[in-house]
Amino acid sequence: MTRINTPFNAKTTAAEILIGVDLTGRRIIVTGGASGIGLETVRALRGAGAEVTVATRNPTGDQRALDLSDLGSVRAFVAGWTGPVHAIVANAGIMALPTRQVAANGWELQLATNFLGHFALITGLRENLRQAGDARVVMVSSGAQLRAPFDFDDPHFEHRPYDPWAAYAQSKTADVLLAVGLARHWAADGVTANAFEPGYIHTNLQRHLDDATMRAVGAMDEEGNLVTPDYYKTPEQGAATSVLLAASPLLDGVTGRFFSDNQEAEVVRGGPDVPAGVAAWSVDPAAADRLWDYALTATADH
Ligand SMILES: NC(=O)c1ccc[n+]([C@@H]2O[C@H](COP(=O)([O-])OP(=O)(O)OC[C@H]3O[C@@H](n4cnc5c(N)ncnc54)[C@H](O)[C@@H]3O)[C@@H](O)[C@H]2O)c1
Repeated sequence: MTRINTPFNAKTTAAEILIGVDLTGRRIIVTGGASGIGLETVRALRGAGAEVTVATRNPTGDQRALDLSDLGSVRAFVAGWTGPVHAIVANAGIMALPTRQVAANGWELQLATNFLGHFALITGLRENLRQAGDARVVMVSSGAQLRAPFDFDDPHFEHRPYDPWAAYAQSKTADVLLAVGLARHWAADGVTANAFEPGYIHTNLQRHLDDATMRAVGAMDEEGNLVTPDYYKTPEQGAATSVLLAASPLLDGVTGRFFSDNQEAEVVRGGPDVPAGVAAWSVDPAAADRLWDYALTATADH
């Protein structure tokens, strides 16, 4: 398979990705589109003419209600949707909750929000995606997918000690595996699916991190001041790959791939010491199929 290259780099903004691209008539859903990277994704897509639905927990104005950790809320969103969907950007997420929290149905909250809720949303809208003819799914993953494979034996931390980063990491691995699974299962519907990691961006996502962790990720100095190292991105830059995968003609027909800094990433072995790339466990077709079956059963049962 040839690696996809684009003319863009790590600091390209979402608006720059779409220069010369006309998205008039394209209906796009962005989850968690009211803040951070999602907000800039929405702005850029609307700037290019797309009809964008912002799906968020606490809607205001023309936003739509969607709590991804609540399957009832996901089903209500799906039931309220009519007509085609040209792209879903699965952007909403929570990170590194300090203690184990669970959704109303008992699911570990990061897995529920970052992965299982998105799985239910995307599979619920299958017919609407099919209607579009050339729909795209974008899974917003993270460099954290390098830190842990999906734990099929104990996805909800019921039998092992809870670890905030292991929980976040496996949910972000699951997001990549979902893109691989969609590429494998829905190609005949014309649906393509890809995943990416946005890099480091100061957003609300870091609100659960203590000072030691903020220092470890390079976001705080010894005096406790927020800092922005050169490798950090602005939210406009962080949203660039989201927009590239959701709407750029450069990605026509591309599916089942993982991107970083607006280029296709290299497949590497996973591990906490591995700085970049996509972990082999995140794009493993057998794991993708196993996760697909797991998620179908899990979301059907609740
Ligand atoms: N900021 C970074 O450095 C970084 C790095 C890697 C990956 N990411 C990923 O980027 C995505 C966007 O995060 P961000 O950095 O813009 O942070 P953010 O906190 O600004 O955005 C996350 C959004 O998700 C929404 N959300 C959370 N729980 C939800 C639920 N149950 N239902 C519906 N919406 C819910 C939040 O309300 C918020 O709007 C996340 O998936 C995150 O994991 C971010």
